[in-house]
Order: sequence, then C-alpha cells, then structure tokens
Amino acid sequence: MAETKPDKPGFLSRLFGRKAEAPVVPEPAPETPRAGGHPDTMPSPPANAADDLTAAPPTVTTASPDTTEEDKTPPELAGADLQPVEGLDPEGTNPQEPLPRIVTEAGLELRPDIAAADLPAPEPAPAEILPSPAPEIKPSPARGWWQRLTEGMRRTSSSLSDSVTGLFTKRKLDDATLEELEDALVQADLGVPTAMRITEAIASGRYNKEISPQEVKTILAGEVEKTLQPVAQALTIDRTKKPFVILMVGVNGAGKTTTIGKLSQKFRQQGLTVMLAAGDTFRAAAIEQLKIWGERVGAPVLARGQGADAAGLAYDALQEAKANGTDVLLIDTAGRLQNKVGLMAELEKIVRVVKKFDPSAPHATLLVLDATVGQNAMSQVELFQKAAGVTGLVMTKLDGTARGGILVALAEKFRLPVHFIGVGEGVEDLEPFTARDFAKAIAGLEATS
Ligand SMILES: Nc1nc2c(ncn2[C@@H]2O[C@H](COP(=O)(O)OP(=O)(O)OP(=O)(O)O)[C@@H](O)[C@H]2O)c(=O)[nH]1
Repeated sequence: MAETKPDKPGFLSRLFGRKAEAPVVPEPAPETPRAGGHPDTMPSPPANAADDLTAAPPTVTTASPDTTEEDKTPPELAGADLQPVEGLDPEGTNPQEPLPRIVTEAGLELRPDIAAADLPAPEPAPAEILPSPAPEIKPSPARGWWQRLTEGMRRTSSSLSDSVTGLFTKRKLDDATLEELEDALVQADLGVPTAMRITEAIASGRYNKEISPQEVKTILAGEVEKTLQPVAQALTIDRTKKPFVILMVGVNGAGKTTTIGKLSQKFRQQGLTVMLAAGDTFRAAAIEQLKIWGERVGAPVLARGQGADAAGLAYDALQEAKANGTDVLLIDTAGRLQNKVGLMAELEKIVRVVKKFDPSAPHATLLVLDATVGQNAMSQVELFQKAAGVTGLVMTKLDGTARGGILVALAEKFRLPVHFIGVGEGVEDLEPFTARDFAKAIAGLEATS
C-alpha cells in the first residue's frame, strides 16, 4: 500500500500560527495482507452460494421462529450480497446504470433486493453443534508478556528509536530538528495532533539546548501514555447477561477468528462457559478454523455450511446459548471489505436479528484491526461504527509492522476503548491493553517504573 503522509503544518509554520487539522486518510480499502501462512487472497465467492452448501449432520437447533415463508431468501439471491453491486463501481458510488437507491439508517446504500430481505432466512443446511472434547491448549511460552510485547513491537519501536537517536545525538534542539522529529512521528502513524503535542512537549523549556535521545524517548512515552490512558479499558463481561453476546467484526484477514479463539481461552480460564457461532460463512476455512479453536478451548461451535445465512445462524446460536445457560457467546462474521455495500448491509442485518432476540445484545461489538494497514484503520473504524455500532477495538499483528503508532492516532481521534492487542499468532500473544506498557514499548524504553 502506498504510504500516505498526512498534510500537516511544520513546526515553523505553527510558530506563525497555522493550525493543523487531524488527518483522515480514507485510502481505498486494500485486500488486507495476511500473516503467518494464511492464504493471500480471498477465494472468489461462488456464483450461487446455495450450490456450495455442504451436507451437514442432523439439526440440533431450530430455525428462527419468526421467519415466515415469504421472508426466505429466494434461491437466486442466496449469496447475492457477496457479489459486487451491479451498476455500481467497486466503491459503490457513481452508478452507471442507477438502481433505485435505498439507504440504511447507517447511511449505507443497499441493493433493492437485499433491502427486501430483512429477516434471516432459515437455512436449508441444518446447524451443527460440535461437542467440546477435552481442550488441547499449547503450553504457555516461557517468555512473559512484556518480552512478547517488546519483541513484537520491535519494528515500530526501532524505527522510531533510530530516528530519535539519529536526530538528537549531539545536536541542539532547533526548529529543523523539531520539524524532522515531527515528520518521523507522523511517518510512524502516530497522527498529526499527537506528533505535534509530543514535539511541543519536547521543545518546551529546552529550545536551543542539548537533549539526550533517552530524554526524548521518555517524553515521547509520557505523551503517548497520556493519549492512550483513557482508551485502555478492560472488556467487562456482565454476568447478568446470559449469554453475554460478543460480535466480532472487521475486514477479511484482520484476525477475527484467531482472536475469538484466544479470547475464548481467556474466558474459559476465568471459569466461564463459552459458545462460538461460525458466522463467517463466506469462507469454508474460517468455519474449520473456528471448529479447531472450539475443540482446543472446550467451547461448542455452532456451524453451518459455506454460504449459509449468517444472521439466521446468529439467531440460532443465541437460542442455543440461552437454553444451555452459556456465559459468553462469541459470533464470528465474514471479513467485510468496508466499501462493499452489500456485505456491510449483511452485517447490519446480523445486528438487527440479534437485537430481535435480546434488545440489549450484542453486549460488545469488537472491531478487529490489523495494525499493518496503517492509516486505513481510520476509515475502517468509521465505517464499521456506522454499520455495527462498534463498542471496542482489538488490534492484531503489532508484531508484523512498523506502523504500530496507528493505535495512538485511533485513540486520539475516536476515543473508543481498546481492549486487547495481539503481537503474534500464539494463544498467549493476545493480552489486555495497557497504556503504559504500550507507550514504553513504542518508545523503546525498559519496563521498570
Ligand atoms: N503475526 C500475527 N498474526 C496474526 C495475529 N492475529 C492473527 N494473525 C494471523 O492472521 C491471519 C488471519 O487471521 P484470521 O483469524 O483468519 O482472520 P479473519 O479476520 O478471521 O479472516 P477472515 O476469515 O478472512 O474474515 C492468520 O494467519 C492468523 O494466524 C497477530 O497478532 N500477529
């Protein structure tokens, strides 16, 4: 992806009073890069997903009770919202042959045929609940979290650290140095407002004096921590909600399925019962992946064949989880490119259907963001917030990028809680987000104090 350097006034121009706007860089949504041996591309959707339904074992749940015969998705529409919107360009704008326009509450445009299909259609393929055999959990690696965090974030911290050391070794703090520092911070995806604040904090009282790289890193960490502190919030499971429903959303390959597995393990370790709903019905491999996680952590998985209706599946999972007294239900969803209007509409439909069952659900809607996409994460938050009402963020793959600073820019702009961060594929590589640790890791400082 092309690096986009947000427009910002330099330190000198600010001295003359020009103010910068926080940058929003809506880049065209990329196919999210995958890490760790995951397929590089999404498989093409089947021409008619109904044709690809796999035979499944006997039904153990009932279909959504309020789904009438008329509400069933006609076979010719099954999987239709996995196709580009006819007559629209890939961004869903600038129609060449305008279709009647239907706009959702969230301001997203729907195909007229999808808008008509409001409720989940009961699936021809019956749901399958897998038993949960004894968990097979990999032994915890010997390294502690701090070590995994700093090792994982090495690319981000060393690029920042190199800039700081290069700039401040035996050099006075002048305009040129400050300007270069600000550029380096913006380049590290920290965002213009934060970059400006850090630069000003460093300049304050030290202008024209020497300052050591270590001092700069300490101020940098302090400012980053200040920005992150309000968003570093634990994910609290309200035990009065049974099940506590967590909807996982995000673009394809962001790490949703893997994160569900890691979270499930944490919940199981806290003594909670967990159920998983394989709502990523777009990719057969995602369903299989979730089943494997379910087996590992001892959580039953409700799954159907590829192409099945995700909203119907979510409804059935809720019913099942309620009947079983399950504590936490985690619903996986297909990776939706945020500019594919049909896919976002499907996500809105899942939320509507879940609310039909329990108006207070989903109790948490977690957007999983892949740190390697950098500034594109900004537009992902905006769009998923509109479609699904995101309540919190999980940032994955901080280990695979030098762009970990994006978390700071997101905190500054959206102020959404950040619950967890991921620094690797292992089950222990996801941990609750803490502002101080992250700030120190990004600045390349030691853990103490
Ligand atoms: N390096 C690294 N890889 C990760 C991390 N989290 C997830 N991954 C990997 O990213 C890849 C994609 O993860 P998935 O969980 O399949 O992503 P998804 O969002 O469910 O993807 P779709 O099913 O296409 O929607 C997998 O290879 C994961 O192992 C992380 O924190 N670090």
